[in-house]
Amino acid sequence: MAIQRKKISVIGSGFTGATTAFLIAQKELADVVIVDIPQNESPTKGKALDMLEASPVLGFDANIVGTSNYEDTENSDIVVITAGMARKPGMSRDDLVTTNANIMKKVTEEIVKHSPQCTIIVLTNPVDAMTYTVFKESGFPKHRVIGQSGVLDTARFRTFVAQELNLSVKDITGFVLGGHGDDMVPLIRYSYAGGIPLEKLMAKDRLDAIVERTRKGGGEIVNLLGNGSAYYAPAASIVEMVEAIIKDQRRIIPAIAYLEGEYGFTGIYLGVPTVLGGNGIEEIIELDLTEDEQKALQKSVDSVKNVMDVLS
Ligand SMILES: NC(=O)C1=CN([C@@H]2O[C@H](COP(=O)(O)OP(=O)(O)OC[C@H]3O[C@@H](n4cnc5c(N)ncnc54)[C@H](O)[C@@H]3O)[C@@H](O)[C@H]2O)C=CC1
Ligand SMILES: O=C([O-])CC(=O)C(=O)O
Repeated sequence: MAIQRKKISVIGSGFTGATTAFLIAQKELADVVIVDIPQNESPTKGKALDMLEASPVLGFDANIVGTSNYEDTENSDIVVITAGMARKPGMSRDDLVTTNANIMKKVTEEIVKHSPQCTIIVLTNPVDAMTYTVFKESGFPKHRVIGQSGVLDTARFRTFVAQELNLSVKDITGFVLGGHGDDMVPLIRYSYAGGIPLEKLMAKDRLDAIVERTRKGGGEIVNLLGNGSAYYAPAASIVEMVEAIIKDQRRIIPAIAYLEGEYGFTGIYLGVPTVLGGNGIEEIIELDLTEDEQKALQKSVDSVKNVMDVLS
């Protein structure tokens, strides 16, 4: 009899999709099905087989298949959506909205048909609006449609702080609220090194510079790569969310969640602190914000709404 493991499908076998699939398998979180369009089926199968052939060397047990047939995704526990266009230098994430919204509609229809009980995690940009699109198309309850931005944005912030203070990244915690764009709101007041508020360890101008670099972190990589966007840190970020759900960890993780009054906003998907567990988003944690923080969040919400307006 075949071994019964959890099943995770990753839609899109490009840079982020392939890296995510490999990390999920390496961590033995589940068997993985990677799906791309029929024109890309052969390279998708090739990537999956190549990953599988790494399993004896790295010592992981997980099956990995590549396909363009959604029947292979039947009854997935989690489906990660990475399908769609990535930006190139000179583009903003929002320039991808129309193309990627159409792709979201197509893939969501297939996901719902084949895995009606799954939890969906969206990576595709502009991710706040794409998560909303998937939510609407799927008809799933809000706790089972989640977007990824906060783990990545926080990871960038933590990396830059650790470099600046010459400390381990493990001891740095950060906190980013809002949309995944240049108006995101890194919350210094809730950021620490080994439990010590960062404001006690760093000059304000250095912290401000790190906040600015974090906001533009995606663009920094886009400009360096020249022909696509980040994928190692984005994939690692998705996998942290996947792990929290598949292992029912109830971790506090920043994620893009559907708001119904939290932080004063309704009917919008936005990055907020959440509790991620077996049921997907189990709670949204609301924090008191200062007037300046609330203003910055409002600006970020306005940017997300502008993108959503293109779709309505
Ligand atoms: N939310 C976030 O933090 C991040 C979001 N992203 C976004 O993730 C998306 C993917 O990025 P990459 O993997 O680097 O792009 P990529 O171009 O390497 O891969 C995208 C893949 O999607 C496939 N695809 C297109 N239409 C499809 C469909 N209908 N069904 C299945 N597959 C389809 C393409 O054939 C391609 O293989 C982009 O929109 C990018 O902006 C990337 C990094 C971070
Ligand atoms: O910048 C991009 O286009 C990809 C992305 O969202 C990121 O790396 O934060």
